[in-house]
Amino acid sequence: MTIIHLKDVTKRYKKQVVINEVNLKIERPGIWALVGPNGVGKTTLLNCICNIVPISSGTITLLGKSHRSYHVFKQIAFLQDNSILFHYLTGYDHLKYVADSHQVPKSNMLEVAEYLGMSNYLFKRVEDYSLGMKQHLLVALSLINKPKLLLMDEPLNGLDPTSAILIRNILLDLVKQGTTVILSSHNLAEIDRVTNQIIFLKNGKLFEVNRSDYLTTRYLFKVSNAKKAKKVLTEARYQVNDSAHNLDIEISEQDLDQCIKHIHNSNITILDIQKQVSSSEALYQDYYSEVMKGAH
Ligand SMILES: Nc1ncnc2c1ncn2[C@@H]1O[C@H](COP(=O)(O)OP(=O)(O)OP(=O)(O)O)[C@@H](O)[C@H]1O
Repeated sequence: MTIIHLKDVTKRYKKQVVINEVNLKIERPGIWALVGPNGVGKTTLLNCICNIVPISSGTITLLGKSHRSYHVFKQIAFLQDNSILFHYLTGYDHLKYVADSHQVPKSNMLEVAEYLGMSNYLFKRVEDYSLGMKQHLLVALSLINKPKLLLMDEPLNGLDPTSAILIRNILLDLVKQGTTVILSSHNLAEIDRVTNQIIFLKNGKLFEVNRSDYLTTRYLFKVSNAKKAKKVLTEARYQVNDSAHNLDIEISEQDLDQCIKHIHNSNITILDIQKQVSSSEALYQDYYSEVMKGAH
């Protein structure tokens, strides 16, 4: 079953076209990162998918049904920003409300809160929460109904490194259980840790990119004699750049062992090896730099 199907979806605010006749089909569980500069329309797109704001034209199907259907509401969750929280209510009040609306037992709801480390402040009012505590509550709310499709708008906002790792592990576990996650984030390093599947939003259009198609692995070797090592490796048909004691070699992981043997056999000492993988930050620069404008 198609998990998400956007067909010719357009969203206009008065004359401003934010989403322009986009198409997207996601057919297998996984994590997709929605990426783009401030104001490009990420929140708008997520709001449209969840039918929080009406689309201007096109159709959206989630889990085989219209995104307006009640059945869909039961199977998806949307982590929005913390302005949706009620300051005068406690975390518990929020969780109970969502658990009741999904007919989820209280014990499951408390389990989620405990897993997210919320036990100490569950009964405090949200007005006394820090940014990170609010974020934990939003994550807990989005997990209560064990969604098949989870949309998250900036889930890492305000989280300390330990919490970010916790959320990362939760996301990876969810995908193993068959959930599909679409998350918007500006944290490209964190995105690289959870997925290779990126959707860039630019000028109202979506560009799906699988980072693995662009992965180049390079190894930076520090050696006792870079000139000699370069000669040996070039003769063995490796692509090598050298500078002082360093060699910059573009090779796959499988070739690494062979490459090291070549260097050793020439009586050259390897002092250090660093792996460098191309990041989504590099792809981001390609998509949004003025130089590349119109190239995609
Ligand atoms: N309710 C609204 N009415 C009119 N214009 C809006 C409304 N909501 C968003 N916009 C406009 O739509 C555009 C996209 O905004 P949106 O919040 O979706 O961007 P974003 O990519 O999520 O940005 P950010 O990364 O800063 O959160 C902006 O130009 C914004 O001003």
